[in-house]
Amino acid sequence: MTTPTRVLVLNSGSSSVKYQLLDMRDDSRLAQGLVERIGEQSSRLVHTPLQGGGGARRETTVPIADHAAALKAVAAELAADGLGLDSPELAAIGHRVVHGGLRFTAPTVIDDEVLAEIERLVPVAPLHNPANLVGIRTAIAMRPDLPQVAVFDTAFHTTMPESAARYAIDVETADAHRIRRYGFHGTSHAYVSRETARLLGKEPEEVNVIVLHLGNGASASAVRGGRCVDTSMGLTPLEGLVMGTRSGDIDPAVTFHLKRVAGMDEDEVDVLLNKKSGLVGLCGDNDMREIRRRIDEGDERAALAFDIYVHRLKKYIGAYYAVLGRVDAVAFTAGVGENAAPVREAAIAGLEELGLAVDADLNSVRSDEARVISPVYARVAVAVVPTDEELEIARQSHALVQSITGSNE
Ligand SMILES: Nc1ncnc2c1ncn2[C@@H]1O[C@H](COP(=O)(O)OP(=O)(O)O)[C@@H](O)[C@H]1O
Ligand SMILES: CC(=O)OP(=O)(O)O
Ligand SMILES: [Mg+2]
Repeated sequence: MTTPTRVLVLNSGSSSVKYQLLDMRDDSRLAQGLVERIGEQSSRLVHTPLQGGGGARRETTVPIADHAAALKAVAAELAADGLGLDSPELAAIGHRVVHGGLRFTAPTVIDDEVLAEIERLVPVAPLHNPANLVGIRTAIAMRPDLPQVAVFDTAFHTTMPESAARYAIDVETADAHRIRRYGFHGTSHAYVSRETARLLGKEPEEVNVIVLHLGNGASASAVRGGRCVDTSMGLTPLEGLVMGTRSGDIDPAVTFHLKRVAGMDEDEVDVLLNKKSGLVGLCGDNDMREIRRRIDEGDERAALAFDIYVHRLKKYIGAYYAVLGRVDAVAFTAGVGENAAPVREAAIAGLEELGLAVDADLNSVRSDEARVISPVYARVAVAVVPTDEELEIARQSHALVQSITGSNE
């Protein structure tokens, strides 16, 4: 019997599931897709078959009630291409899990005990871990015989020194409740920092990189010689940069004020800061494309939201420059980082004294390839480096399964 070489990757977000099926012999993609707006009347499933030159992209808009239903719809799409979950060629299913706490520092084969620990961490990743768990449980029900691997967003950040990971609060209280900075998007920060080194023709150990992962959730990290030394998200994915719907950094006393003076309860404050803040709270839109369109039409609220977003980003670039001491590259990634040239331009503007600059022509190029956008004279490279969390999850899941089965293929 031939050794199975395929890995299905599931990235279950709060209201979406992204998936990819890969063949690990050459990292090629056989299919990929996305289910959006889960729980709404008009959920959308986009499925793209990619094997043998690829087929036409299929798009369906139907109500999909929850993540379990989403996964069943994904399985049906894959089966229609002869790539169903019953395939003997599947070696593993890899799952993105956002919070791994202190315990999970590496990819892990999921069993009941691992599931229980991911469940225990729900209060510190309320938007993410519940969706991850449904994805895992549904996949186990479909293929109980397959290794199901969890790849944690927090894992890459476990190298942070205590000086960066600890909050300056009472140590006993912090330790009793495991309150510390964990950081997220680690799979992306790991992948992008390595790809940035490659773009510069260097080994990861040789370079210091500031990675700016700007998606709906957004985070920055300082990576020294391939190891994370600081990152902007904390106990939960709420700290740090201004995001699509999350506030990022805020004086914690704002929460006392909201309760004592504005009369909100705990859950209302949680919803305000996680879902009604960030860009959406500032101007009503969380999509950077829409915000740019409004700015072009002279909308002042959209312009202010953009300025607040960029101001925070610039502060983190400066902070991580200081943390690293020497910086070889600043890498922009994820939906906003890869696509929004005005964000890149504004975030780097005025930092010439730090050796940072953006070339307007290079910055305006649209491409799926990693590329340098700084002028040749600049001391520090500024780059756009597309992330690929799914490929990284597939590689890590496959490597773990191989190490367990002792297979060499
Ligand atoms: N062409 C574009 N121009 C500007 N912003 C874009 C563009 N495409 C996507 N985005 C931004 O990227 C965001 C989604 O990023 P993504 O990394 O896919 O997020 P997530 O993985 O958190 O869902 C959108 O909300 C939007 O703000
Ligand atoms: C951790 C996190 O914020 O993830 P996402 O960007 O997918 O919401
Ligand atoms: Mg993302």
